[in-house]
Amino acid sequence: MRISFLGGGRMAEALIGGLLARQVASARAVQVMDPDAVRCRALEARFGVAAQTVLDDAWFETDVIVLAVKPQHLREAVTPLAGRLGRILVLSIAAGLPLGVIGRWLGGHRRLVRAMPNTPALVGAGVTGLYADPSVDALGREEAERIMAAVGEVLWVEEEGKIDAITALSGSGPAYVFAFLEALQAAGEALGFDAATARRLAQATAAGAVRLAQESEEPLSRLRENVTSKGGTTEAALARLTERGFAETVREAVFAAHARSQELARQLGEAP
Ligand SMILES: NC(=O)C1=CN([C@@H]2O[C@H](COP(=O)(O)OP(=O)(O)OC[C@H]3O[C@@H](n4cnc5c(N)ncnc54)[C@H](OP(=O)(O)O)[C@@H]3O)[C@@H](O)[C@H]2O)C=CC1
Ligand SMILES: O=C(O)[C@@H]1CCC=N1
Repeated sequence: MRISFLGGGRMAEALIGGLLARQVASARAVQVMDPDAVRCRALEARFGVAAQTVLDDAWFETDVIVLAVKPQHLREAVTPLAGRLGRILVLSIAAGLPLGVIGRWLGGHRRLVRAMPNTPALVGAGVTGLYADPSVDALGREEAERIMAAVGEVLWVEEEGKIDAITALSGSGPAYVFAFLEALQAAGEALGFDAATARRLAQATAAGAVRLAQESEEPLSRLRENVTSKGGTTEAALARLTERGFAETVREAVFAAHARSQELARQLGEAP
């Protein structure tokens, strides 16, 4: 599969790394366009792919174009693509931008898939939600899935609005987990550990708890109860979290991300 990336930032780098490691594409079959020449040289040196600061005809000799620029830059970035796409599959990872809007910017192109990955893709442990325009055929869906599966799990949804929900849950989700880990580390430091030890304890705890949850068929509530001895330490901690509205705060945070994803296109002056 030949794959061209529009934008060579963090997510493009994660995807290229996964595609090459899993041999979904060879370095010769991957091209990047990014206006930053330093970035281009860095991608060439790291992966052996071709990276350039301009769009030339060779860049369009591809099966898939991945849109990997910030939503705020996407319109300007994709306008030069309009009318040059033919049967190319366009895979957008931009947050909050519906396919209807991107298709309009691309001059009515319909061979479009929207994906929402997350940064654990950098270590091959991402999870990506995918939605295809109904006109995309099985081959197009398979190409999109092979690209995203190179950096982790994939989940198809049949309703585009669900991509905003995935953005709020797993797209932004790593930041919630890091915020929790930061807080746990800070608490560890307040209890007298140095930063490195507190971080190590916090991370090992999170990694172990997630692995236990993945390998268990018990509901999460049961796993929590298994830690919580009656009259013990965990009960004291959880009582404080409940008193401070932990679950409600997480829910409100996820809903705020969801609302933001839904309003991004409107803010750019685009109705879905
Ligand atoms: N970060 C995350 O956790 C996630 C991000 N996403 C989505 O992925 C997309 C990329 O995000 P991320 O990789 O984090 O962003 P980055 O800013 O790291 O990468 C975007 C790259 O695109 C370049 N760029 C800007 N304008 C153009 C243009 N006209 N043509 C080509 N390239 C251009 C930027 O250059 P310069 O820096 O010089 O502007 C930059 O190198 C976003 O749409 C985001 O919503 C999706 C899921 C998770
Ligand atoms: O914060 C953002 O808008 C992007 C999308 C999901 C994660 N980062």
